[in-house]
This record gives sequence, structure tokens and C-alpha cells, in this order.
Amino acid sequence: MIELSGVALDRAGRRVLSGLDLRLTERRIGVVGANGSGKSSFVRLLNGLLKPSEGTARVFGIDTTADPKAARRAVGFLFQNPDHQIVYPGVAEDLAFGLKNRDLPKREIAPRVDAALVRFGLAGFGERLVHELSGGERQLVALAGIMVLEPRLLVLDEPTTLLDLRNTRRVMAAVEAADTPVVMVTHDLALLEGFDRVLVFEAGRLVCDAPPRDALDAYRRIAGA
Ligand SMILES: Nc1ncnc2c1ncn2[C@@H]1O[C@H](COP(=O)(O)OP(=O)(O)OP(=O)(O)O)[C@@H](O)[C@H]1O
Repeated sequence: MIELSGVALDRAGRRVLSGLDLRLTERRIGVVGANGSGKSSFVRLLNGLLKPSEGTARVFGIDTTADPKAARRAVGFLFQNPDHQIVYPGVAEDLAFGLKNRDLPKREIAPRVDAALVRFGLAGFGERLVHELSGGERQLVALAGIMVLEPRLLVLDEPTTLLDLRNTRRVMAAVEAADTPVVMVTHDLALLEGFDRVLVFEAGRLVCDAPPRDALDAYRRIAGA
């Protein structure tokens, strides 16, 4: 699914990730680490938002440097703040936007948008204005907008940081129900229970790669917590 070989990444002339050799095939992969340790940079390598300064990053066999467009199609990316993701003022309109960009025949767009709204607990929200929704509802709209495009992998970068407990549960339940493989960055360690594999970053390096319990123990040790 994901293959990084000899990957290093520089941002603004500074090395922020190095020594990454990884093969990821699990369905649920968590990413943790201190602020600035390189988590967001790492996940941005997975859909070609950032390109390795050294080495190669492949997703489903696609080299993200050679074909960033194909990488972006294969890998959906949910940001922490849905307002950075949602383009149109109307909910249904926003979901339709991505499908129009994919040149889907017009008659197929509305049914797919409706089905996605139902699937993500947003039935009846199609005609609502995004700015009138709660933060949790907006994050669900952003998620539905990605999933309606049927990515092969979903990357989530701190998707619940701005949400209360109830909305965190709603978003996580929607992610779980989607049944698409997930790579998720989070500071909320409890969300990683049941994940298959957790990567711990520290100062731009992968310092632990293990099942959740061992990885989170290692992270707590590193953090002195
Ligand atoms: N747009 C940017 N331009 C230059 N350097 C950046 C940029 N974004 C992040 N960095 C640097 O890259 C390093 C890793 O940042 P990154 O955002 O990947 O960390 P993170 O682990 O996701 O942090 P956080 O938990 O705070 O989100 C940091 O030193 C940061 O200052």
C-alpha cells in the first residue's frame, strides 16, 4: 500500500525527516509524536502534497514525485480544520465539486452525493449552508467530500483536535464504517486503541514502529510522561 525507501525531507532548507524506510500494509495505522517531530510532514508525503528531497515514496505502486496527480486521486487527505477543505458554501454543492472535477456524468453526481450524505450521518443536510453547521458537522462534510471520491487510502491529520467528545466519536465512527485503510495522526492516544500499527516520530526520525500498546508506552517514555 505504502512504500518509502531512503526518504528524507527538507522544508525551508532544513531537514525535517530522515532515514525513512517503510512498508505499510495494515488497515489502521496511527502516527504520534511531539509537536514539530515531523508527523504532518510524513503524512503529506503519502499523497504527494510534499515530495521527498531524497529517496522515493510510493502509494499503491504510484511514485508520488513522478505522478502526484494519481497519488492525490488514490489518497484522500482530511485536515484538522474542515474550513481549509470545504470550498463551496452549500453542503451538497461542495460534495458535488470533487465529482465534477473527475468528469463524472451529471446524472451520476446527485445520487452519489445523496448516498454519501446518508452514509456520513448528514441526510437532509444537502441544502444547508456549511458556515451554519457546527464544527463536528463541518468535519463530517469534509470527510464525506473526500470519501465520495472513493480514495483507496484515507489520511487524517489530527481530524478530531477541534472537536468535542461527541463529535470526535461521530467522526471516528464514520471513519471506521467507511472501511477504507487509514493513516491517522493524532495527539489523542485513546483513539488508537484497536489500531494495527503505530509509528512514533521524534525529531524527524521514526523511533518506534509497533502495535499500539508498545508504541504508546515508548512514546510516553520519550515524552517523560
Ligand atoms: N510550511 C513549512 N515550512 C517550513 N518548515 C515547516 C513547515 N511546516 C512545518 N515545518 C517544520 O517541519 C518540522 C516538522 O513539522 P510538522 O508539522 O511535520 O510536525 P508535527 O509533528 O506534525 O507537529 P504538530 O504536532 O505540531 O502538528 C518542524 O520543525 C516545522 O517547523
